[in-house]
Amino acid sequence: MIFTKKTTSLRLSLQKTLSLLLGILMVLYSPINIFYLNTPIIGFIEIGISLYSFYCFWAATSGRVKTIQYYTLAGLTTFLIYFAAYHADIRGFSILWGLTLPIIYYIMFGSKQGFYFTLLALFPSLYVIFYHLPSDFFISYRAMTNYSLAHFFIWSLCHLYEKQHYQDKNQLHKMALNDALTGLKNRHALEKCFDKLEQHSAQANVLLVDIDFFKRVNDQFGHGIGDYVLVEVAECLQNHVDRNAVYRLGGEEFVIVLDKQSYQEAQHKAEEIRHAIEHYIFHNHDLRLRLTVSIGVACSSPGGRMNDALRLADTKLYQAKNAGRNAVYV
Ligand SMILES: Nc1nc2c(ncn2[C@@H]2O[C@H](COP(=O)(O)OP(=O)(O)OP(=O)(O)O)[C@@H](O)[C@H]2O)c(=O)[nH]1
Repeated sequence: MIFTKKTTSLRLSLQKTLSLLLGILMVLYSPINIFYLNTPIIGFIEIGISLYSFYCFWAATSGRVKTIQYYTLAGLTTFLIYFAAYHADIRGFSILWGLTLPIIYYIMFGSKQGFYFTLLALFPSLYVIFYHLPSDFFISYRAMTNYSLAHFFIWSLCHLYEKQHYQDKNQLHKMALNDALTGLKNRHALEKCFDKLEQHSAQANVLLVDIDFFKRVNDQFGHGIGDYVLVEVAECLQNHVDRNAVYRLGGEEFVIVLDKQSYQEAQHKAEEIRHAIEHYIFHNHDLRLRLTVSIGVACSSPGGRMNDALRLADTKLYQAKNAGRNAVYV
């Protein structure tokens, strides 16, 4: 039986957490601006943005968030930072909040858009520092240099982290969907394939291929030879059908999903594979080995569940095994 588990990606959970953090931060800041610093406009903008942040958080929690909402939130936050840097008392040096923007952009949008947004965000900061800082307090070119360097430093860290995360994610994705021994796609990949077929209400034939008496191979010749046989069988299956149609379900069981062939063609394919393996000589050093496979074939009903077809193929395979093996049952 195959179960499908839905997982939340790291990006989604970071976006959600960031929305919550922004909301809390703005809620904390707004009374300070309204009552203490006497900058009510900034305080009210913060209240507005905090409400919007909490709304994004709620939408993300209930799975209804849209990307446009994160663009809006990042845009509003950027606006607030520069608005405050320009209008609030410069001695508070709120422009420093500009340094958080690369992190916000990278978390929200990933490395590509994060890169461009971060590049753009540097210019308003430098503008504020250059035109707005009193020259008797600050050496503007040094303030700008320091700010730029800090901005680039944070930018580089975000970029490196994001790139590394992207590579790790791809690697993990590959590992999660492939069988390490044979290189075939695995059970998780099969689940995805089934999901896709069901989404398109497509019909498909399922061939469940099982090596006969495989345990004896392991027992007589060792697991190394057993592994070698599995790799050879996988290769053999891939030579007879589209390479991407073959999956290793586990152990010595393989699944072939044929969605373009008719049921009759799938039966012929199964017979062709059974025949090919029966006559294949597994050749390893001095060892010459011949094996057979049993195959159960089933077709999904229109709009039906692929797991039902797999279960039916399993029943047919069981019948083929009971009937003496080296057989195709449909
Ligand atoms: N070498 C190797 N053996 C494995 C692997 N995965 C499962 N096996 C072995 O595959 C064997 C499967 O044995 P059984 O389920 O009894 O099936 P069988 O001997 O093929 O018998 P029938 O299917 O009834 O013809 C067990 O001995 C497992 O240890 C693997 O990755 N490598």
